[in-house]
Amino acid sequence: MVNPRVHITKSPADLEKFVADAVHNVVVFDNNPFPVVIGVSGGSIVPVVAKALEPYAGRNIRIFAVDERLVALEDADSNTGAYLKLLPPAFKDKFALLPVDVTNASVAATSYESILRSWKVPQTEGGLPAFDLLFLGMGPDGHTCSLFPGHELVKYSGPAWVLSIEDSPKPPPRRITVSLPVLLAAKRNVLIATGAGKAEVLHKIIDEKDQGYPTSKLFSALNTDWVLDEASAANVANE
Ligand SMILES: O=C(O)[C@H](O)[C@@H](O)[C@H](O)[C@H](O)COP(=O)(O)O
Repeated sequence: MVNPRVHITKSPADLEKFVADAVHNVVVFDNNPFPVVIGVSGGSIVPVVAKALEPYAGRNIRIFAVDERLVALEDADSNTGAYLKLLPPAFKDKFALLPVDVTNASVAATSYESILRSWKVPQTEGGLPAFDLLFLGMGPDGHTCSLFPGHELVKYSGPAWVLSIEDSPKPPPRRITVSLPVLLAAKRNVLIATGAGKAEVLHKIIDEKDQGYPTSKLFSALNTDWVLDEASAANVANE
């Protein structure tokens, strides 16, 4: 049986529509008095996610980079900066902005987390934030956010929402990232993995149920949609 959480898009327009619908559904059908809180990752998903967010400048939304590099906002490596370059100026007030002093990763993680807490994001019984929607990417090694295979951060199960990392194998090395339990606590994750470089890892996770990758747990969880393209789905039987 085809897994209903695996979506093999047929074209870039098809993928854009999936992402746009995900944002639309959470923004338009939300009737809470609180802001809709959306988490975003960096990498190749930035343009498609920015395009999906763009129509909602007038809405009560807040956006949090669930994986951020410890660089200034103007730096080409800043994920938040990459989104802001593509979005209208009104979005600057919607993003959590890293503290100006970005030299200490663990201080940055604590103060970035305090921004999310100040938004009064709903929490699970276990005290983790329940993001309305998270957009995640995935590397060919099965990492997501800055949760890399074999790294101790993948095993973290404590109360902190945002963790610091000084030795990311993907440059730049100094970053902050939400924890895996935070990803599992989100109301919905949309994990976008495109391109032939991700075909093998997707086959392992989806078909072989390989538990060895940071993203494997998201496959077993019911809160994640896997959005592929034909190149990344080339080895996926999805049966
Ligand atoms: O800031 C980052 O580096 C990301 O949050 C990271 O987790 C990214 O999403 C994956 O590495 C996939 O990146 P690509 O889509 O560019 O392959």
